[in-house]
Amino acid sequence: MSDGTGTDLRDLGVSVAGQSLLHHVGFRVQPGQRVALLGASGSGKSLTVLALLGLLGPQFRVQGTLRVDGCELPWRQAPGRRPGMAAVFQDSQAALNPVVRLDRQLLPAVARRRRTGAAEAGQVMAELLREVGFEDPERILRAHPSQLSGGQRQRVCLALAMAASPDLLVADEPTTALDMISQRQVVEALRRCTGPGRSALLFITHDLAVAADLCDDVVVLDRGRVVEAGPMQQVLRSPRAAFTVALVAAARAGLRPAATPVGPDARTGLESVAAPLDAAS
Ligand SMILES: Nc1ncnc2c1ncn2[C@@H]1O[C@H](COP(=O)(O)OP(=O)(O)OP(=O)(O)O)[C@@H](O)[C@H]1O
Repeated sequence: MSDGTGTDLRDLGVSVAGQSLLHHVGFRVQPGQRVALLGASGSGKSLTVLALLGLLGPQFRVQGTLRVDGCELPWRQAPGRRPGMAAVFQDSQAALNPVVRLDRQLLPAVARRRRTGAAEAGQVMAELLREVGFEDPERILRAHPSQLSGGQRQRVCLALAMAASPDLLVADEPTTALDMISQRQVVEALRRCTGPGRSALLFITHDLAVAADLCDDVVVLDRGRVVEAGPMQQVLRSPRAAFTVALVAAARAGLRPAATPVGPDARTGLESVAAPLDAAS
């Protein structure tokens, strides 16, 4: 599809103090598409995300263009002001005030985003919390963030991000700090909140197995450059760049032994995470 809709990043170059960190990075996220941005530590994932969200500091020199639905956006914008974009980050602890009840910190934000009164904001948030997998949203809303697990906090952050009804959800390593079961729940929540007819997803990770489980397309970064991009199954089946070849081999090697049953929950998670890699064999 080339109708100009969605998020279109072209030729992104980022440098600081004369040192080039990103080189001609470009990709497109269509409405409702789930795209993984994959790369090792230091490959440039965070800089790319900050540029997309308009949050790079003034010390960075930025080149290239970013268009959303055909409209060019500036490289810097106040936090949370990117039209049509919302984000969740790895550190859900930092995103929430640990000592303030969730209803007291979330509902005013939801009321602002949805331009509604308090009662309606409560209903909207309860519905969103159900969508990200909480069966008892009222109890969650009465809790303090410090009473929740990291995975639960991450799903609360996701529900809050979805309150903005974003066209594009940017999820920056949201599962990295989580155990396997919590990771699985966050991935399922992301799957429910995004996809055709819903928000598009840019899922940033260094974990190919998780990316393969969730995303239809992948963009691989290595040392500040896009080294591979395309449909996930095609890239898994026949990776071209040396870096991607190594990544696919490592993911397969890492997952097969771990898929040995060690308990009902762990087995379920591992099998389904391994499945997209196996399917592409
Ligand atoms: N403020 C800065 N000054 C100088 N170099 C920087 C700065 N911020 C990032 N870099 C460099 O840019 C490169 C890309 O960093 P970036 O944080 O985007 O990587 P990443 O892929 O997100 O890594 P990780 O997975 O570890 O978060 C790295 O080599 C990093 O050292």
